[in-house]
Amino acid sequence: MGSDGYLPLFETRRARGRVLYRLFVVSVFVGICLIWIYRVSHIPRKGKDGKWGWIGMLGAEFWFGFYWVLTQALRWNQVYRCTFKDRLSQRHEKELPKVDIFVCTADPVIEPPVMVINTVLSVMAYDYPPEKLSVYLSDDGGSDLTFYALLEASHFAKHWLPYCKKSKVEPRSPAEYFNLSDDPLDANQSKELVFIKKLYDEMENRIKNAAKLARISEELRSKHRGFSQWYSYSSQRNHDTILQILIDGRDPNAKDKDGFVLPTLVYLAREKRPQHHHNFKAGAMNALIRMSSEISNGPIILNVDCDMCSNNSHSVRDALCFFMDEEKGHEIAFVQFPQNFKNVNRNEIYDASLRVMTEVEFHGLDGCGGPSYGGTGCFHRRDTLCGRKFSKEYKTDWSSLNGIRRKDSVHELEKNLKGLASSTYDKNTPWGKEMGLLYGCPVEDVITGLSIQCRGWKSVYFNPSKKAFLGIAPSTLPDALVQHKRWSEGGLQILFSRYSPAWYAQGKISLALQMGYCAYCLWAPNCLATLYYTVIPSLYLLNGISLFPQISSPWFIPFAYVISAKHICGLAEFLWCGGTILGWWNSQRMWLYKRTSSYLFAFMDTILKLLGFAESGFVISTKIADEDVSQRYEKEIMEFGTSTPMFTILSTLAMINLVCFVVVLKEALMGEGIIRVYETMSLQFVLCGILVLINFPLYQALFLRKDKGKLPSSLAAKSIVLALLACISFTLLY
Ligand SMILES: O=c1ccn([C@@H]2O[C@H](COP(=O)(O)OP(=O)(O)O[C@H]3O[C@H](CO)[C@@H](O)[C@H](O)[C@H]3O)[C@@H](O)[C@H]2O)c(=O)[nH]1
Ligand SMILES: [Mn+2]
Repeated sequence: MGSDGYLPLFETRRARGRVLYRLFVVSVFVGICLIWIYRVSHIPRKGKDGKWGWIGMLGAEFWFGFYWVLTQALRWNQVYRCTFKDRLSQRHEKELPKVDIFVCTADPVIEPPVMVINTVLSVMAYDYPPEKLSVYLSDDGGSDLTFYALLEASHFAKHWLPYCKKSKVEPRSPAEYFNLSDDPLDANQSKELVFIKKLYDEMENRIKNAAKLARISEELRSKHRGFSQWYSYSSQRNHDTILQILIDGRDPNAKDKDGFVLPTLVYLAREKRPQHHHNFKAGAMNALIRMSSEISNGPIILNVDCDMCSNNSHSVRDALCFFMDEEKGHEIAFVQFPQNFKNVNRNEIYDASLRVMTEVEFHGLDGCGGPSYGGTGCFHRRDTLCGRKFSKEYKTDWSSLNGIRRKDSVHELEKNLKGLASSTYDKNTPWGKEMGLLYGCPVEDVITGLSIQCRGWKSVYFNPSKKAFLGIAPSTLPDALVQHKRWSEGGLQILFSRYSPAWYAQGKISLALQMGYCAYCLWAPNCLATLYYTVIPSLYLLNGISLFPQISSPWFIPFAYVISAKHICGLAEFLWCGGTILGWWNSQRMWLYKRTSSYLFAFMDTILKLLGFAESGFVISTKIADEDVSQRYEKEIMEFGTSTPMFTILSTLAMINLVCFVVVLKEALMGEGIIRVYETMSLQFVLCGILVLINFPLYQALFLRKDKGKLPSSLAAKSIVLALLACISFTLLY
């Protein structure tokens, strides 16, 4: 209970077992220090004995230790939140604020319109007064197909929303619901279900047919004035602003089939011109912020990606429990829900569920000031998103915030507001610098959240057991690696940006939160130490030079302890988050692949950018897959498919380790070698062996598989040549 017998709208609990965990952390840290001491005090004198290799190991282990310390900030003080929605309705039902929901889409091919409108429908159907909800779809693809789908959705909503209300439907994305619904129903209910499902299927067919034709027929065009706006359209990168208010909340005729009000629904494709930078999702969001401020001006903004449909119709109320709490609500700038996915399979070959991040690390961030903004599933205050600084005096009077009511007709409104989404609007304005989402960073979300926290605000991480949002995770290896390249590149750019968590945030956010952000921003540089550790010890092994203490030496103990403690703890954490043992093993492989490819390219690109040689891009993640690709995904077979520079690196690394392992194993089995290997180089041998083991799917893709997802044989040849070159030249050098 809060002070004065006041019942808070939310509660915060600390995780249990913290003391034990902290003791464990201290013991590992002691082990790490011993490793460092060993390295420094045992540097070989001569180059022939592996002096330079040794110094490199010192560097890599120093980095790993330092990075591990940073990641402890994400675990040191985890907190959990719970909300009291009944208290919210009792006290505030009448003064619930308007909520504006932004959905972003950018490409009708890799983000199919049917998926997009399912997301839109799921958020339109929130359990919330519809006159206070407005849904905005930003279409950076400027696609009349997406517009057509949204138009269909606006009709379907008239049936879907009352049906959701009456039958207490969950989840409220129609596709998901029909997928899951096999509950027995009474005759009346099932009749309604059959009817609504038929409506949905017909709509889906019409949209899919239009997509197949890749154009909207004249007949459809003539049915809505909105299509006329495409006459000036020349390409995705070159068109006027297209703004359509499909459902106008002010219109007394905008009712569903049971006569209830519908939420406002708006389509926006901001103006694009080839000569102006459009700043990707950040630009789209800022156009939406401006546009919505003139249409509904809700004080709370929810942002979701087009694949992230709502899975829980009460999430808006959950979020409001934080903002409207009389005691602590005024400090909170945004409430972030976790990113969960509907398509991850049991053992997650691409580690795409972000399990440890959502179940552990974000709770840790929440314990030291609040999570970062994750780009989707996040509720913001409009004010803070627009740059407001925190002050103790700032209290929101919710009852006065009913938003605006304009008098213009829909036509006038559409015409008058277009300028707000023009391609030059934010030139020489604070937009993208101090206002709205920040520009120039591939992870606009993280840097924007950080800048808000640096202005004195807190944020909240809310991870209810019933998932609030479900999206689509990458389902091929190239997709997963490219996504991680964008993320790690963005992170590193933040480190060097104006808002660097290492410098700028000093004194503005807690030290632990600074460390937490740094752990994320330093994803990319991990590539260096990891590359070193996966290549050099194996090459030295091949040459019979030991880089680790002998098994009989007392210095062996800290190595054995740190390595096993770290991995056992990691495995326990993974299982505790609901993963499987095989899933953990797969996540270790992905850890290796991300670090040696995505992070490496991100690292190089960031350096090039700092030197002014390259520009930021945004590769949109694919949200669909071919039939045979999905089949392999279901069977948990890794999908490679093409030969990219990333795969050249991965294959070469795998081949180097295979060569070293096989040669050493052969030597060991043939002569007395086995004792030598066991005594002096067991750790090195184990390391090389594990690398071979973990690369098993890659060898399969190179040599054994026949399907389309395998690696091309040219790559097999190339990687063998490169690996042999590396091994031979290293041996000759010694
Ligand atoms: O020019 C663009 C590019 C992308 N998007 C949208 O941005 C969202 C995220 O793109 P996606 O390709 O799905 O990237 P993810 O890596 O899955 O997204 C995560 O990471 C991004 C930052 O890298 C954040 O913007 C996202 O919110 C976050 O979910 C999608 O809805 C896109 O339609 C745009 O609106 N305009
Ligand atoms: Mn996505």
